[in-house]
Amino acid sequence: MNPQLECLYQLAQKPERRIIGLMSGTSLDGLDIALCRITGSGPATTVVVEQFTTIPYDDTFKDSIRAVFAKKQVDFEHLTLLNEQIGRRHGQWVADCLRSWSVPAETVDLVASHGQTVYHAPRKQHQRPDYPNATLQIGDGDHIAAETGIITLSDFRQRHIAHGGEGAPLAVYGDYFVFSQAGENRVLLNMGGIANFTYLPGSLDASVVFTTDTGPGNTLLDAYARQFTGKPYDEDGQLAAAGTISAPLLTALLDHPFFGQPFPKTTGPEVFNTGYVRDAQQRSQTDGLPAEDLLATLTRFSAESIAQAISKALANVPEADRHVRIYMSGGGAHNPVLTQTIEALLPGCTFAKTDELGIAGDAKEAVLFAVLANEAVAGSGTSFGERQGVPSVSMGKISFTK
Ligand SMILES: Nc1ncnc2c1ncn2[C@@H]1O[C@H](COP(=O)(O)OP(=O)(O)OP(=O)(O)O)[C@@H](O)[C@H]1O
Ligand SMILES: CC(=O)N[C@H]1[C@@H]2OC[C@@H](O2)[C@@H](O)[C@@H]1O[C@H](C)C(=O)O
Repeated sequence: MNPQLECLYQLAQKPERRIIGLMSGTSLDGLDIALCRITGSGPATTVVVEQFTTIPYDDTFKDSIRAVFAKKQVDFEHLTLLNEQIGRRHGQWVADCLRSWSVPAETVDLVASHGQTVYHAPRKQHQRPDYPNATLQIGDGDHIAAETGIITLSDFRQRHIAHGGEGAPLAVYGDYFVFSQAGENRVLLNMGGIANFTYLPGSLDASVVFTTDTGPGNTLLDAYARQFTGKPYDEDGQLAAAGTISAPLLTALLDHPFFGQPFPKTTGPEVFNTGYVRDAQQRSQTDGLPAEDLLATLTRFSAESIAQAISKALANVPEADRHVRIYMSGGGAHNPVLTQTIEALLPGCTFAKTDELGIAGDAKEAVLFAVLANEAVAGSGTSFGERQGVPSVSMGKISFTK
């Protein structure tokens, strides 16, 4: 038998595993690395984050990814090279981190790598009847396993699609296993480049658990902050706070079929990008708004689409379960203009950050991929019923170290 199969068999039976989760999201800000100690599996999963860091991407690397990111036409050679380069760099950064944390690679059971999404195309978006839902993440896991000497799971989204999902959001699985709490209805709201949420009933009934993307989180804010100030984002929402919301532009921005589609649904910067904003400006005759007003309007757009999606989703759950506490995470949770607007738009809900639940909001997605890998090797298959968007499958492909 391949000794690495034996190794997987052994680690699947351990009461506790040490797993590194890696996340590089749609914001292209860097690689999140979370070293986790995970006990149990399924609803009995507990996680302790031993170390967390973000390795920022330098401008050259960002531009190199942007050349293929969410673009219909790309240089295919560049895409092919990037698949290997991202895998290798991510692997090297993990190895560097382990050295700086004085954690020997042999003490880590698995790496769980999300990779870099370069294109996301659910059927509702591409509208080509002969093609299924589709998504593409690059940064091959074989390089990570080779660079780190640790068995690596990667490419998590394809099995979700193969079983009828759109390949996202995947956070729902880990959210349910790690953050469910009997007696408290919870919404776990993550605001990265794109925003999404998970509804967790206080009844703990897995067949009621629900997830969807809501639309843009920070992606448009970042694009215009970069254009106007040269900085990567609108720090603490300062530009937005100084501006006035343009009502006609806001109406035009909210006028997209995505917002009327039934749940669950997913999207990405393929739809919500600067071209989308320019088009909305033309339709609403609001070209040439000052930077502050544009940022104020775009921040309100993100907040309003998030709040509307949560309200609509809650309208579908039994009345007794509609009172929720919303736990915010992702970079958008650091933007007070965004968070305060969402709070004002959802007066029936209470609010907190996931940090209150023991996992820092910036680390959450990386941690949740570690939980998915834990489930793939040690889970016994929790059933989420027939609920759309949450197929009852394990996820992740295995890369051996040699
Ligand atoms: N102090 C801050 N003020 C305003 N925005 C901030 C602040 N800190 C972080 N952000 C925002 O958070 C973003 C990074 O968020 P995050 O790392 O959660 O995104 P991501 O994981 O790439 O996205 P996704 O979840 O869509 O894949 C930054 O690009 C920025 O927009
Ligand atoms: C295809 C893809 O990479 N989607 C991301 C993106 O970023 C946020 C949102 O859109 C979410 O659906 C997903 O990531 C998180 C980690 C998820 O799958 O839960």
